[in-house]
Amino acid sequence: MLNIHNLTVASGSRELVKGINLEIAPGEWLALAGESGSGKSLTAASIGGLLPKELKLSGTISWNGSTLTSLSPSLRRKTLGKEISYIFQDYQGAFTPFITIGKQLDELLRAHTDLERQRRKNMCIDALDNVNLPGGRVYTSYPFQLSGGQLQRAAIASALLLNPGLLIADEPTTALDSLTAQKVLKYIAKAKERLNLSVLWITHDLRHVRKFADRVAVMRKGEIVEQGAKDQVLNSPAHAYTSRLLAAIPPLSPNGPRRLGQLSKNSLQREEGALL
Ligand SMILES: Nc1ncnc2c1ncn2[C@@H]1O[C@H](COP(=O)(O)OP(=O)(O)OP(=O)(O)O)[C@@H](O)[C@H]1O
Repeated sequence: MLNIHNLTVASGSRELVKGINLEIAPGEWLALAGESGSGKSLTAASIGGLLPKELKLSGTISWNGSTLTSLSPSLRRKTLGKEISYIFQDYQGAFTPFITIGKQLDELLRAHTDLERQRRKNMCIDALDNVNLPGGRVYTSYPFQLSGGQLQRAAIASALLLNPGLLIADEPTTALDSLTAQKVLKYIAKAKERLNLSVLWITHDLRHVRKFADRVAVMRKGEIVEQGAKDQVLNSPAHAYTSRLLAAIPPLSPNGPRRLGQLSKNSLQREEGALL
């Protein structure tokens, strides 16, 4: 269970994130939406202690009862590596260019487990297979030999290798085409079911939220203006800003602008289905 209580992130006297509260239950997928600059990435970075040094954090963040914000840097790294993992929009940056994917995944297992070599190799190949990559071949491939979508899937395999409890996905599909983006989200959804994973999904694109998220929180200018079950937020937004965000969604079909809140679930599924 992730608990964020009264989180504030400040640059000098300027508050960039303003006393927000969020919870994510085991097996729950929370979409954190909002326009560019609203504070989503700083919130995500705060959880893992990844904020730039010049920014000051206050409030508490706890994971399964242990307060991350009061852990020593070494304990926090240990918790992070095993229990909380990240994937980012910049999947190219997830891997070092001239080291094989297999070696890079293996290094993670070597750092965090005592498993012997062959067992580690089998686990890496299984993890790649689980995101529908040809595990044996990708294990020996260099990052530059994979397409963008394949690399992002390999990044998901890497993020899930140690069976984390929380996956923080910071705009993981922004750099991908719509079809590949859907596939990547489907692999995260599959992992969520398999591992009872909590997912924090940072997105400024509400198009796929109905299909994948359980709950939605909407951020604006450092504050959470609305949060709730996805149907409630998408169908009956309580805040004018959420309505504006929904109205700005680009259409999934070529029939002109549509409001997600006005679409029936079936018609939305038909439109999404056309993309699969
Ligand atoms: N190191 C920093 N120093 C000062 N201000 C910063 C720093 N990092 C981010 N900010 C500011 O904090 C605000 C929130 O940034 P953040 O990256 O969290 O937004 P976001 O909602 O994730 O946006 P995007 O969708 O574009 O990634 C922005 O106004 C940004 O310019």
